[in-house]
Amino acid sequence: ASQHRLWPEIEKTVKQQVAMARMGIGECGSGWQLFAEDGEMKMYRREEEIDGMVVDPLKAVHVVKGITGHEVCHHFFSPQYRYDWETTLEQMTVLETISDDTLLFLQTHKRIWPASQRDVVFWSHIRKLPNDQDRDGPDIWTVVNNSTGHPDHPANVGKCVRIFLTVCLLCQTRVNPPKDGTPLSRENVSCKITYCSVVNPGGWAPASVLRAVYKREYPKFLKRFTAYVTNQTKNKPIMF
Ligand SMILES: O=S(=O)(CCO)c1ccc(-c2ccc(C3CCCC3)c([C@@H]3C[C@@H]3c3ccccn3)c2)cc1
Repeated sequence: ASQHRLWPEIEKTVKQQVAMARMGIGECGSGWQLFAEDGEMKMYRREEEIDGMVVDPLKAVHVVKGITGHEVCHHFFSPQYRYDWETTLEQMTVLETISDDTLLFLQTHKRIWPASQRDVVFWSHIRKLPNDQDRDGPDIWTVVNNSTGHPDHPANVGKCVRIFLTVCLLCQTRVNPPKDGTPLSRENVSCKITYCSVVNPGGWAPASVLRAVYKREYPKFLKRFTAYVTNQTKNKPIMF
């Protein structure tokens, strides 16, 4: 994969996005507002517009018991699960398998009235990172999705408006070993999830409509996705 044309961009974007995801909300600059909270899940957004289009950056933090960072990233990255958890997905195509840890996707998302239908072309890269805080702690896993062009799928040719996005899912596994030396089980693991996303809707859509969509869809997405991973892994050996 290191010789692929996208490799330099992937390296740079992954490093940038991981650094941002690891910063706490306080360090991430001002202007973050908590807009949704549900148990351990907290969702923040910043109100930002580019040429009058809403591109509100989103940062969500969540802690889920019983699953690991590798399991969360594996189910987010792998195409075979996506229709099960991505409710706004209409069509997903793997345009290119760049390597076993890097795929190129074309996705069309369901039309959200009154906005016109959207599509997106993005590369997706999964990576294990050394846990530099705690040397013998479990590794950190991440998936970064970033829009890119594709010669066979130019933007805004068909009925769909092309959106642009950068997404980073960063997962840190926590292990609390059982006192009595019994073997590790799912009660002893949890995962701290940080999900960052910036979605540029491409063409114009009313700010009020987009903000309502984000407010509704993002909490739903993260809750549904993490519940899906919990269900998929509950009777399986732990994947560290
Ligand atoms: O994390 S991913 O890479 C997972 C792979 O699928 C990803 C996340 C979100 C999107 C996305 C694409 C379009 C739209 C809108 C914009 C104008 C009209 C449609 C939305 C709106 C925000 C709502 C939304 C939020 C969260 C989840 C799904 N829907 C989101 C795409 C990919």
